[in-house]
Amino acid sequence: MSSKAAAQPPEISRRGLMLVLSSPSGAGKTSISRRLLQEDRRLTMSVSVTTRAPRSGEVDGRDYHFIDVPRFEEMVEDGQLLEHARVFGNYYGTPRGPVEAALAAGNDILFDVDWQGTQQLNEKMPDDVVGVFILPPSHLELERRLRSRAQDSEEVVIGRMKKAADEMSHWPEYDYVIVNHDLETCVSQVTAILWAERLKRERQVGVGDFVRGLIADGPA
Ligand SMILES: Nc1ncnc2c1ncn2[C@@H]1O[C@H](COP(=O)(O)OP(=O)(O)OP(=O)(O)O)[C@@H](O)[C@H]1O
Ligand SMILES: Nc1nc2c(ncn2[C@@H]2O[C@H](COP(=O)(O)O)[C@@H](O)[C@H]2O)c(=O)[nH]1
Repeated sequence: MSSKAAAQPPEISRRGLMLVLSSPSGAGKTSISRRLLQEDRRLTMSVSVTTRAPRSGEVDGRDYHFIDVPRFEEMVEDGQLLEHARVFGNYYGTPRGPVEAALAAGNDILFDVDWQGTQQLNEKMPDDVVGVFILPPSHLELERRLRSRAQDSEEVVIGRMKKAADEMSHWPEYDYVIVNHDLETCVSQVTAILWAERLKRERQVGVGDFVRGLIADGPA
């Protein structure tokens, strides 16, 4: 065997996980998600449907599937959404098909959903969900970030700030809590969580076979 082949890590089959990020609006979920997706090829984003209008620069199918209310209601009726909620006056939901396909393929999926969505995902797939709650460093900084994004009207920013306390009151429902003070640090911390959760014994469904092989290969 060449030394290159010997250096390959063993493939141990694994069940995918659902990494769920929630926070008050503007604390940094989208920024963190983009970085995680750039750095980790086994992570895919769950692209939600929403009835909200696209922000400038948002791309249909990448950031969201932008749909109208009748289509949203049809998807709910048909059971096409794994979870759904009304947030800031608009409807949002997670399409079921891509999530089930990714999990079956042993891939991990990243979700940017509010506390209502997290509760529903936890009820349906409690063993697969890893919940991470992102807090802003301060109320003032949250407001500064919402404004500096410069993509929402003053009315929308005020509405989102009013709901921040309500969203933050759900932090005890999550497995991990991180303060997004510095984006780099925060991305490293979420990455550490992702790896620790991937390596959990119960998710490494192929580890039994791997160990049996190791034992069989050893001296009698
Ligand atoms: N650690 C950070 N330091 C400074 N600015 C940050 C940090 N993290 C994110 N931001 C900025 O804050 C703004 C809001 O971030 P982002 O859009 O990622 O928040 P969000 O939680 O996804 O919001 P929403 O729930 O409304 O979608 C953006 O302009 C982003 O660049
Ligand atoms: N329950 C769900 N919440 C979702 C989903 N997609 C996004 N969201 C949450 O909505 C707010 C606002 O998002 P924005 O893009 O309009 O700023 C934010 O808290 C998201 O986490 C979803 O599919 N289900």
